[in-house]
Amino acid sequence: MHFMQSLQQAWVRHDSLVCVGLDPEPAKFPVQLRDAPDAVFAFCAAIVDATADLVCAFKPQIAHFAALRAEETLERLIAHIHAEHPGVPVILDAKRGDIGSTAQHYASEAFERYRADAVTLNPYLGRDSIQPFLDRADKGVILLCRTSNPGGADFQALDCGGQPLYLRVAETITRDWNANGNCALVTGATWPDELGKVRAVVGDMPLLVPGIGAQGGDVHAVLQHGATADGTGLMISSSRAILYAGNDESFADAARAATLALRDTINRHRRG
Ligand SMILES: O=c1ccn([C@@H]2O[C@H](COP(=O)(O)O)[C@@H](O)[C@H]2O)c(=O)[nH]1
Repeated sequence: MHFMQSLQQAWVRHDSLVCVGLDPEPAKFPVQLRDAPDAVFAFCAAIVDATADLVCAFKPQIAHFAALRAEETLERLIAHIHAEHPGVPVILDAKRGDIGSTAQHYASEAFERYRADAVTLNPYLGRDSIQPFLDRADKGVILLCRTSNPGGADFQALDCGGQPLYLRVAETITRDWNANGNCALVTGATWPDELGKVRAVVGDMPLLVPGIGAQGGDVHAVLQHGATADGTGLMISSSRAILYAGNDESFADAARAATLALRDTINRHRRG
C-alpha cells in the first residue's frame, strides 16, 4: 500500500497523530535488559508491540542503530513491524542527501534493504538528489524544512528573495517536487509560528513534527498552527519521552501509558 494511504488510514483507524520514535540507547534501558543478548531488538520490539494500536507511524532513527553496529537489528525490527502490525507505516529517519548517482543507493538502502515506507531527506543538494526517492510514488519522501533544533534557524531562516529559506523550500517542494503526491515536510514542534507559515504554503501536505516531549514543544500550539481542516495532517513524533518513560521491567507498559496520554492530549486539542 502507498505510504500516504497507510498514513491516512492509520490516523483514522488508531484515532492518532502520534508517531513513536525508536531511538535505542542501551545505557537508558532497564538494567535487567541492558546486557541481555539482542537487547536492542528486545527493547524496541517491546515498545512497538505495546504501542502499535495507538500510533499513526513508527520512526526508527538510523544513527541510533548504526552507532551500535545494529543495522541488522533495524532490518529485523522493521520486518517485525510489517509482520505483526501491518498497515502501520515505518519512517526511516536517515536525513540522507547526496548527488543523484549516490542517492539511488540511499533509496535502495531505505526501501529495499530496510523496507521503510518513507524516509527523511535533506533537500539542500537540490532536486536531482531527491529524484530517485520522488520516483517511488508508493513511498513517502519527507524533507527537512524547519528543524526543531536551536541552530535550525542558522540557514533555514536566511532571507531568500523576501522570504525565509525554509518557506522557499516548502513552496518549491509543494509546487515542483510533489507530482506523485508523496512528499511531506519536517517542521519542528519547537517553532509553532513557523509551522503555521509552512501549513499556509503546503495545503494539506503531511508534516512530520518532532520536538514534543524531551525538546519541550507544546501540543496545543502544534495543533493550532499545524493541523489541517479535518484535524489531521500531522505525524507528531516523540522518542525519549515515550521510550524511557519507565526504567524497570514494566518499561513497555510505561511507554504505552505515555503514548496513550500523548494521543489523548492531542485529540483533546484537535477536537476542543
Ligand atoms: O528537526 C528534527 C528532525 C528530526 N529529529 C529527530 O526526532 C527525534 C526526536 O527525539 P525526542 O527524543 O523526541 O526529542 C530524534 O530521533 C531526532 O533525530 C528532531 O528531533 N528534529
